[in-house]
Amino acid sequence: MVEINLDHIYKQYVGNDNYSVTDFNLHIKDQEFIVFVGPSGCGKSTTIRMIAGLEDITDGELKMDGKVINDVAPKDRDIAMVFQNYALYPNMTVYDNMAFSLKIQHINKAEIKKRVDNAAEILGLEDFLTRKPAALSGGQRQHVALGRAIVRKAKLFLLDEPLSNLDAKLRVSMCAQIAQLHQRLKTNMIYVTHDQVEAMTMADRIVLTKQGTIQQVGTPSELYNQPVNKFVAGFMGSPSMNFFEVQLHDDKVSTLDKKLDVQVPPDKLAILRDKGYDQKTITLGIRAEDIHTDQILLQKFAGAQVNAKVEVSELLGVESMLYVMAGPHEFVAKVNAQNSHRPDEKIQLAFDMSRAHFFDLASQETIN
Ligand SMILES: Nc1ncnc2c1ncn2[C@@H]1O[C@H](COP(=O)(O)OP(=O)(O)OP(=O)(O)O)[C@@H](O)[C@H]1O
Repeated sequence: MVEINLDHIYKQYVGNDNYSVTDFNLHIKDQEFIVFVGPSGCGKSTTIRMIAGLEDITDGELKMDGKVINDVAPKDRDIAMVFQNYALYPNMTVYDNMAFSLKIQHINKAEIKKRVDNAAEILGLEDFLTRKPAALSGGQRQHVALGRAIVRKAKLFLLDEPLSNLDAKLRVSMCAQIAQLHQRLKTNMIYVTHDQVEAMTMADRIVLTKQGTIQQVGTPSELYNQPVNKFVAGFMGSPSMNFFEVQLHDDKVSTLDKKLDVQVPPDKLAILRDKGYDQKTITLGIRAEDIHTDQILLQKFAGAQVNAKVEVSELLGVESMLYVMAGPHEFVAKVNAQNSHRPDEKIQLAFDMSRAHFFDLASQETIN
């Protein structure tokens, strides 16, 4: 059983006026697959490197099973790390790359062989054990890097953007393999990525960070469906959520030019009024998949219809991505590909306002 606690962790690099990580609090439960995600420079690598012991912690406590490990040397932390650039030893065979850390620990040869063979079997590397890294594909090299972590039987795996050197197709299959590996090994894993799709598909819980500060911690569905603020709403999901500055009046929200003038369902209206937003300007957020062009749905959501002009239509397969303009307001709808539309065509769309999100204009926090 392994539990990891990050309590009020701060990081300030020498010579850097700003904190790279600010008041980072997280309790990682046994066997959890945690994904750190966020834009470049938000402090993901810094945090994972502090957990590995490769960076000092400026303030706060890092605990493993209740014991503070801030000053424990990296080699004594029972943590295995897999890097983006694989960091394999080029002159060693695959077998020796995987065996290296065990040899240093003076583990006996028979045990080393057992562990390396086991890792090779898990990762499908049995036929490559005598090769050097240069004679492997990118995916195979990443498997060796994972194998080195597996043989150590570490309590915690840290994976820092391990797939970013691989092509898109290989990334998808490696994602699935890493998720399976997690099931099989039953260890804690922390996985760093800037790709929200990877985060959504792999994580038990996602930690979304912006400029060194956690924005939200939760399951993929929580971050997608109940974002705490506009940043989380916009970061999770592809394409990004559509946002409009609107005013609340009567039972509607409208843009100033009334190009968008849609009814708000009673439950959401009650919350907005209760919180004092009547006649105030707020941000409306709606995802592309909650905007429709089907006749039946246009009727169903008759109070939330919008007239727009098609700019671009992208066929994705069963769905199309429609980039449209309602006056000066640009937004995107993901619609059934059978409803084909051409550029410059004038169309009607309907917002499913039961799926709409509202954000305070100043704080950008979700109104709920
Ligand atoms: N050695 C360093 N000295 C000073 N500042 C640093 C150092 N390493 C990182 N930083 C700063 O700390 C902040 C967080 O960097 P970090 O590499 O942790 O971000 P990241 O989220 O992992 O980014 P990326 O996705 O681009 O790898 C950045 O502003 C970066 O410039």
